[in-house]
Amino acid sequence: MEGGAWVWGDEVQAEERCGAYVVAGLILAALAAAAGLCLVTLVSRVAVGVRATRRMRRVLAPMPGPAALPILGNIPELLTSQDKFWTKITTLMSRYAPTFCFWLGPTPFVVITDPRDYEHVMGSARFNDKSSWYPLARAALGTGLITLNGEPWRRHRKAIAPSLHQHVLVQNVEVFRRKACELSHMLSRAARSAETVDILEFCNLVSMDSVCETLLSADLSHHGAALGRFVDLTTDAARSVTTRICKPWLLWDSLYALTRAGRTAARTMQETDAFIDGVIAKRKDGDRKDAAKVTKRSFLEHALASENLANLMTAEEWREEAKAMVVAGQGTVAHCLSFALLLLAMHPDSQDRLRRELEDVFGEDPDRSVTEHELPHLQYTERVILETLRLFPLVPVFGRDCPEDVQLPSGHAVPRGAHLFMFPFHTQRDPAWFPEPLRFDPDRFLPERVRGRPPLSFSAFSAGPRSCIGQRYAMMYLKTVLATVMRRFAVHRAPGDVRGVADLPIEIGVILSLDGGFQVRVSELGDPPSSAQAATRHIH
Ligand code: HEM
Repeated sequence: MEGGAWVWGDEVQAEERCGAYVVAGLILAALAAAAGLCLVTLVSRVAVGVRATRRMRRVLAPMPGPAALPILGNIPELLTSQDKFWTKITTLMSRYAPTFCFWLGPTPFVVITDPRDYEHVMGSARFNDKSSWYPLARAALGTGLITLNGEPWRRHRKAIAPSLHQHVLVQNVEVFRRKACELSHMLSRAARSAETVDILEFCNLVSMDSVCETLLSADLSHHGAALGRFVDLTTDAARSVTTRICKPWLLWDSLYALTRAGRTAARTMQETDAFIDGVIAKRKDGDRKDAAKVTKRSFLEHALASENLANLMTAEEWREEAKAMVVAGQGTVAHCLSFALLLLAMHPDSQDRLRRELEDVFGEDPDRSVTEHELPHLQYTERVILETLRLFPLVPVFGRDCPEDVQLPSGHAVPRGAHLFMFPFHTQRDPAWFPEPLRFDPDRFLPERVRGRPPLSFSAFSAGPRSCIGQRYAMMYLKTVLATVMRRFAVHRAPGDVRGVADLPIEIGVILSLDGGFQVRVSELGDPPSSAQAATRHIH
């Protein structure tokens, strides 16, 4: 019995061992098969990638551009610090424009500057998808219209566009006028102190206040610290985008998240979300004190009031869009206003002419309120804004994916898979379309002179299906604010500042800005100018 039990036990053990071997063998075989499959997939992917890259190289061979290394492309020569980034771009432009190509690893970037090529690309729904580099900008702009593609973009644009129609927007003019009066208070203090001020700081606060009220129905005019913090957050987020472009290894999300910059960016994002949530909640809770002052329906209220529009997006999507709209709207109008005031300070003749137009339209009373009825008559004011955006297009470059092989009107072939980058900053300073391009001359936008140029020689708001959805909003805001403040104040260069347009040191983040800020002096009209202000009048 014992011997039999032993034999039986032995057999069982042997069988178990055998079973374990079979299972282990099967697992090993499965692992080997999986590894083999991965290898085959990897090899075939690499092969497809290599074939595609070879093909793109063949098609792009005739195009000018810096010589690219086999695997890295032009990465080594493009590596630079953040403060030299713009110089690097302009050096490339001056060497290779109008059309050229550079390579980041196996990916070609084709830079175009010919307005006829712009029409071909921006005018066509086939090129609707933003370059796959745009998600980088999500750190600054959230997941909104600017960075979305495909079906979500179409659905969001359909939901949002009606709330930015002219008949809705005119309700904002009264808000813009009130905010312009707040800017006047700030300018009045600056005039009394006779100090040089960075006008962007004022414009940032007032524009943030304006967009929060008109887009979200939140009156934050008495919450200066919160407004200031939000401006700082959006500025930091925008900076983080260029940091990553200048250090390409940080483009890898998981690696970036581990760095101090990545952790700061994540905290910034959380704080921005909390700010927007707070603003929306404040409105929902019906904060009586603030709500009482809000007489018109905001963009968000207008959209959510219509069931058809509201249902096009989820609550989360509306929140993201609200954030993206506030960020896109605030930074752009604040910078445009600051550039315009600086350029007017540098060009006293244009400033006088603008003021004469304001007197013609509003009469001599500097306190007469701006309403939507005067805005269409502010033609010179409008030309000043457009000429400001010609010299300083706030989005100096924008990109699209190239979904198919294309022959551009300028004669260049671009293969499927390339990234197409348009560069209005260059086009809008091209003497072919704008003789003496660095001269500030608002009359370039007189209708008869516009007719003589290709339509997209000016494209500061982009064009076609993906053009700026906030263009009308921006123009109304800028005209209302300029018409309010320029009837009471004059702006002057900082003492000793003799820089021309070409000398202004550009700083590039998500939008174009100036290194060192927008330094001007302000005086109240009717006050005798200080000696420094009188001196600046004679520079030109
Ligand atoms: C002077 C002021 C402004 C300028 C120069 C400007 C310029 C632009 C440009 C060039 C684009 C296209 C960007 C690209 O293709 O990558 C754009 C898109 C956009 N802008 Fe503006 N913008 C201004 C003001 C505003 C305002 C006030 C708002 C919101 C109220 C706004 C919201 C948007 C949105 C949501 C998009 C994305 C549209 C889409 O892709 O469907 N912008 N803007």
